[in-house]
Amino acid sequence: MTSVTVRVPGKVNLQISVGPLRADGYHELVNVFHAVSLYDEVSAAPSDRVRVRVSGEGADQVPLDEDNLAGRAARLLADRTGHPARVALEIRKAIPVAGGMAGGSADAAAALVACDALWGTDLSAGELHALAAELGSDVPFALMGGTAVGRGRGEDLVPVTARGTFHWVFALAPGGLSTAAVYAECDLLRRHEAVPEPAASDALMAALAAGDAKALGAALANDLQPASLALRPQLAKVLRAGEDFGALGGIVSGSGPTCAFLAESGRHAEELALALSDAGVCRAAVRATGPVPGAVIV
Ligand SMILES: C[C@](O)(CO)[C@H](O)COP(=O)(O)OP(=O)(O)OC[C@H]1O[C@@H](n2ccc(N)nc2=O)[C@H](O)[C@@H]1O
Ligand SMILES: Nc1ncnc2c1ncn2[C@@H]1O[C@H](COP(=O)(O)OP(=O)(O)OP(=O)(O)O)[C@@H](O)[C@H]1O
Repeated sequence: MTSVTVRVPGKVNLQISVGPLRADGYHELVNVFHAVSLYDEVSAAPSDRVRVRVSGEGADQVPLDEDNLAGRAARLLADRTGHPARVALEIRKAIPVAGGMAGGSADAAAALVACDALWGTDLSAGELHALAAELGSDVPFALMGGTAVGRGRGEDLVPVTARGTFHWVFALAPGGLSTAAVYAECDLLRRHEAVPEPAASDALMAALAAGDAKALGAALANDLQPASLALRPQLAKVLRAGEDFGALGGIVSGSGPTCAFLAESGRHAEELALALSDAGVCRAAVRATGPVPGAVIV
C-alpha cells in the first residue's frame, strides 16, 4: 500500500459538566460531544522513520517534533503492535489549533486509523479506542464521531440519538487557550464552592432526541466557560454579538477560545457568519453542520 488518507472532524461540546478534581489531576466529567463538518486530513505513507508535515489553518503553531499528537499516535501504535515506527504523516488542518475543537486529538485519531491500515496491524475498534484514550481524553470521540456522552475524564463514551442536522457558526479567535490552564482557572473560580458530581442535562437530551434546534440552543451549557472568559475577557463580546444577531444559543467551545453559535437553518447560519465577520469580533466565522461521522479512510 502506498498511502492512506483519513478525514477526521472537529467537535463542539454541547454540555460540559465538570465534577471534582480527581487524584490523577483530571476532572470527572459529563461531556456531550458533537462532531461537526470542519475536517482535518491526515495521510500516512511509507518512510524510514516517523516524519510529520503540517499545512493549512494554524500550521505554524503545530509542533513537528515528538510533541505532535499524530506522530505520538503512530509511535504508540508501533510500540504496542511491534511494527517498526516508520511513516510519513502529512496533516492538512482546517480545525483551529488550540481552539477548543480538539484538532490535535482529531489528528491523533486519524493517525491511528491511517497507520493501522497502512501497516496492516488491523486492530479491533476496542483496541483502537484504548490506544486513543491513552493519547488524550478527547481522542476516542474523534474515532467515534456523531453525538456522544463522555464520562470519566471524557473517554468513556456512549452514543446519543440525535435527530436531524444542526447548523453551526464558529467564531475563530486570534491565538489559542491551554486546556490545562482553563481547567486550573475553573478550579480557582470554584475554590469556595462544594462541587457536585457531574450530571447530564435532561433538557439537552430531549432536544437532541427531538431534533429541536431552539430547545438545543437554550440547553447548551459549559462549566468551563467562566474560566475561558476569565482568561480571555474579549470572548464576552463575541458571545453577546452572536446573541444580538439572533443565534439560538451561543457557547464557548470546549476550553475555548472558539465560540460556537447554533443557527435555525443553513441560510440563517450564512447570515449569522456574515454578521459576526462584519462586526469584527472574531478572526473568521466559519459554518459547519453536525453530527457527522468520526475518522474515516477516504
Ligand atoms: C475541554 C475538552 O476538550 C472537552 O472535550 C476536554 O476535556 C479536554 O480534553 P483533552 O484536550 O484531550 O485533554 P487531555 O490531553 O486529556 O488533558 C489535558 C489537561 O486537561 C485537564 N483535564 C482534561 C480532561 C479532564 N477530564 N479533566 C482535566 O482536568 C488536565 O489538566 C489535563 O492535564
Ligand atoms: N497535530 C496537532 N494539531 C494541533 N495541535 C497539536 C498537534 N499536535 C500537538 N499539538 C499541540 O497541542 C496543543 C493543543 O492543540 P489542539 O488543537 O488539540 O487544542 P484544543 O482544540 O484546544 O484541544 P481540546 O479541545 O482537545 O482541549 C497545541 O497548542 C499544539 O501545541
